[in-house]
Amino acid sequence: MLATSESPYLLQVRDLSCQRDGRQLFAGLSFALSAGSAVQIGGANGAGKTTLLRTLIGSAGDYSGQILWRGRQFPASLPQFRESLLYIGHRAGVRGGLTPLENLTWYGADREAAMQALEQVDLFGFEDSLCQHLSAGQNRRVALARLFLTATPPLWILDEPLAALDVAGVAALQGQMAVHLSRGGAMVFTSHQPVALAGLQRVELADYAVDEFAQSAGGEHVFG
Ligand SMILES: Nc1ncnc2c1ncn2[C@@H]1O[C@H](COP(=O)(O)OP(=O)(O)OP(=O)(O)O)[C@@H](O)[C@H]1O
Repeated sequence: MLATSESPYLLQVRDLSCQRDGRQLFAGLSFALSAGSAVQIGGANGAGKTTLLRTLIGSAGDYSGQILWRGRQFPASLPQFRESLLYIGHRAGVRGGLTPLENLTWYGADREAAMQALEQVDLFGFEDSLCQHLSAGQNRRVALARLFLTATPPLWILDEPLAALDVAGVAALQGQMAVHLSRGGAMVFTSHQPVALAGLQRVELADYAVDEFAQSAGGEHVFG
């Protein structure tokens, strides 16, 4: 069981509003993640999906509302939260001057586990090529190979993990997401495409969009 006895939830978001450069992106967002569950964040380009994920990992501070890890509010719980987090951002976070194998071992994987993970993402034979000589989709696979290592942290936060993957890559990743949830893991991810996973909640940021006209009019609902 991953959650503490104090809280049935790993991650809770309560009445969250996020701003960027003084502009409110969304407001009133709430959801809760227990062990074995996932949230898919949807929304148009620029709606604030990446900003939301960066807020959840404690890298963007311009928000109001509450974020709780195992029942304890940020920022007090951030150190424990980060120990439990695997975050893969929009940019792959792959070092081009290293090989896929070196990238994975840099994250602490041993050689055998790294080779197995690279095989899972269909990069067998490319393990010793420099990542700067691989395609965008192959680099995405190098980043995602971390999800196929034997032991991963309980919370995955993934920004557009399915982007740039081909059909087989999407199927393999969805399979691994299901394995993670079945092991009691939890996950927040963004995606523009439908994902079939048991226990998946969907959050559409358009449902929490802020009326910009009302904002510029000082927050009043002028049309009543
Ligand atoms: N580098 C930046 N500097 C300043 N403002 C930014 C920057 N990147 C994004 N923004 C602002 O923040 C808003 C939210 O951007 P964010 O990247 O969170 O959206 P998104 O929903 O993830 O978009 P996409 O689907 O295009 O990746 C944008 O509408 C933009 O106004």
